[in-house]
Amino acid sequence: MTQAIKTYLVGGAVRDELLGIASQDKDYVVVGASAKHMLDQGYLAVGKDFPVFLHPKSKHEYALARIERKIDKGYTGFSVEAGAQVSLEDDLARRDLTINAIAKDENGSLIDPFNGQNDLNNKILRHVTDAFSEDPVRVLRIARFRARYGKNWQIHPDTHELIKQIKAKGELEYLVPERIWKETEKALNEQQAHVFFETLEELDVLDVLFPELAVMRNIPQPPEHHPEGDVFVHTLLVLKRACDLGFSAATRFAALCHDFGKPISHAKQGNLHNHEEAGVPIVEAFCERLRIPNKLKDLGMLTSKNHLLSHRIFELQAKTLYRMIIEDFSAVKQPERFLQFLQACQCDAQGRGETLVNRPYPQRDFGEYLLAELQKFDAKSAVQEAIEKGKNGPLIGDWVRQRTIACIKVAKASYIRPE
Ligand SMILES: Nc1ccn([C@@H]2O[C@H](COP(=O)(O)OP(=O)(O)OP(=O)(O)O)[C@@H](O)[C@H]2O)c(=O)n1
Repeated sequence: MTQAIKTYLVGGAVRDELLGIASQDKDYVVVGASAKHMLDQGYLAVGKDFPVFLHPKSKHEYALARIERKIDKGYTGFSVEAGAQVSLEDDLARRDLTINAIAKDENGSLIDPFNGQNDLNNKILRHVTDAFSEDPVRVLRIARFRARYGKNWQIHPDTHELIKQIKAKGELEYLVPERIWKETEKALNEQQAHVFFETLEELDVLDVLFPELAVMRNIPQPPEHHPEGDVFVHTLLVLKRACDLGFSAATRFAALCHDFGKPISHAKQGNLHNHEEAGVPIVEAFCERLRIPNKLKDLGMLTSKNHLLSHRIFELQAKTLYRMIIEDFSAVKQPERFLQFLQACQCDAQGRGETLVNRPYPQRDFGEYLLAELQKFDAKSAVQEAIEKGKNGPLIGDWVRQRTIACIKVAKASYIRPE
């Protein structure tokens, strides 16, 4: 059946408009048109797997209405049918959630065959049809939408059931690392990033997607330091604190991985001693598995290794401070990373339940002060001095190191701790 060519705004833009939220992306679906028609109109073809075009001026995305059928496992196992015969309803039916399957025509009328507006009003995340299962990344999208909109959004029981089946069929294992990370990165930028992981836990998929977090469940911690409960509860409170304080996604990431070593230390020794060191290779393997950028990997590993040192920063000797701030963090060259670490450590101290959430963390101020003093330290003059004293080779480096440690000593002695 041929249909008149019509264009509709769809997906996130319609959803966000109904929620009264500004949305950057505008996605359109075109029915009744062929790819040739789009090209003749001057649109630029961009879709590799799907017939998607860019508007020549606005650069918004225009996709031909399409039906997708799963023919094999994994992301590429699709057959796509697109073209003039595919209806708007067909296209909306293959989308993930009812709230994302509302279209708006050129006159502003809404086309909502799956009652997405009802679900929006009632804060329900519900799959549109069983086609939901065809793209398991949608499980992560659900968790991400909850991290954005809030935990008071409910996942419909039928959708929960469908996700159980997706897991049972092993489909989650076919998710490519890049797609898991892309959703996770977006989630870390949401207002309540911790809700992303809480939701995955509620959906019972954390063990497949984030085993490093799933194993934290029921790992006990000394109640005098951790009244909040097990390592999992603590980790998500730390992440929550980072969100509540408006810290960046990088700091949130550091908060997320700071205690990755606790489960393994507990399994090996029955206590959590040295979990900081034990966590380093686990954070590394986690980042490599999900192809997480090196910048975050390094921050995560350094945070795992050093977070207890930050808590004890006032007791540390200048030598140890040197090792942490200069050798480990290269903080003079990369100050941002050290500052993110200090923020994550503050969240670690405060992410321990209601009673401790507002306790002061003067360690962060002190760490920032030390960094500022080290930034004033003139390393070039120290090198010059070493040369004048007739030192050469590694002895020059030793001299500069000693001078830097001396600078830390002076900074320590002159620091006045705010009341
Ligand atoms: N795995 C996916 C990804 C996207 N979509 C559909 O494509 C639309 C646009 O996708 P995208 O721009 O990735 O997400 P948004 O829903 O716009 O969400 P966000 O605000 O996070 O960009 C979605 O609304 C949804 O209808 C889908 O069904 N399944």
